[in-house]
Amino acid sequence: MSHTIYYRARNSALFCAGLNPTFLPLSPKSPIKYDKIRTMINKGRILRSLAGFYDVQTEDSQVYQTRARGNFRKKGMKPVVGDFVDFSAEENSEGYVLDIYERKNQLIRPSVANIDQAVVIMSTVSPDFSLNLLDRFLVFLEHKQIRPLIYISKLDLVEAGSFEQIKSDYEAIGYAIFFDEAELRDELKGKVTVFMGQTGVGKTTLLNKLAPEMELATGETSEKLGRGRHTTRHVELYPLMEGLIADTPGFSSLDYEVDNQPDLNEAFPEILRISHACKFRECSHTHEPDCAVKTALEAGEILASRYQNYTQLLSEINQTREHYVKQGKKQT
Ligand SMILES: Nc1nc2c(ncn2[C@@H]2O[C@H](COP(=O)(O)OP(=O)(O)OP(=O)(O)O)[C@@H](O)[C@H]2O)c(=O)[nH]1
Ligand SMILES: [Zn+2]
Repeated sequence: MSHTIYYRARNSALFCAGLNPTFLPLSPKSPIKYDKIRTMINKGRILRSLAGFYDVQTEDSQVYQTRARGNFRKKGMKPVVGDFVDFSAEENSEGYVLDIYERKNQLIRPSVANIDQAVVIMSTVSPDFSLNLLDRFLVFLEHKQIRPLIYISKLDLVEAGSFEQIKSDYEAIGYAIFFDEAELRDELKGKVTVFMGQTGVGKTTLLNKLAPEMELATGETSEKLGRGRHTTRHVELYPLMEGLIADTPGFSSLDYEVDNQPDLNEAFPEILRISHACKFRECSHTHEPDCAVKTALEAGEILASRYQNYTQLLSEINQTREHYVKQGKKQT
């Protein structure tokens, strides 16, 4: 590790410790005594994970290559891309991740932590557009406190204007929905964004439009080249529009633990807003009397498809719960 980097690391570490680094000799004219200060603890964010190495970026944009100390594995913890970590920067050697800060949220595929927002890509056709799948993605993200941004791909394959109604319906709920990657690009500023959608919707195509320099192979090109897709098992947060985007699109399927999810109301913003007017505080909006949500549904203030998907998910959650309860009884 070069001295310049070492100095910066030290500087940043002192910032983290709440000390003013200007009080210390940092110019090359007054070198640091390495035997006295051999290891500095630094704070940064993991941008890349590859073959047991983690590239950590500090606040002053320096990138350090680190490894995780063995004790992480013993604790069943593994640093992931997006993690904020304390790490050691040592003279003439790689650093070590020492501690992982509490995660705001985490996704398994791609393995990324502390995500601000996700672009849900839905194609008009091939695969066919599905409001049910869209709502499932939205519920998944709401529960993880990740802001959803909806992007509709393959609009060139349908009649102009076919998706305007869906756009205005979802905007009325409060979701941002995009037909155009230029508009979407503006939303990436200063945020950590992941891309998700079924296989073939055009995730890679969109990523390539947003960041051509990443040169990701789309279905078409990788078939032409005769090699499998996503062969590299690495995840990287890629700087774009003063933000970071995950270069590995994910989520062909949504397998998540419904049982651990909080109230389904929370995942349907328009239902949540109205539910405060229901007679019963615990109203499920299915069979209870004086349900404000059902009244709103009848008045056309809540989309029929949204209500239908809500009740479908609710019964799936209840079935899963019953299943677990029965299993639990059998075991005891
Ligand atoms: N006509 C049209 N085709 C598109 C569009 N976007 C993507 N495609 C095509 O759809 C196919 C799948 O696109 P990809 O970008 O590989 O899709 P993906 O979501 O990354 O797919 P997976 O890697 O399987 O998850 C390719 O043949 C693309 O050329 C679009 O806006 N219009
Ligand atoms: Zn109700």
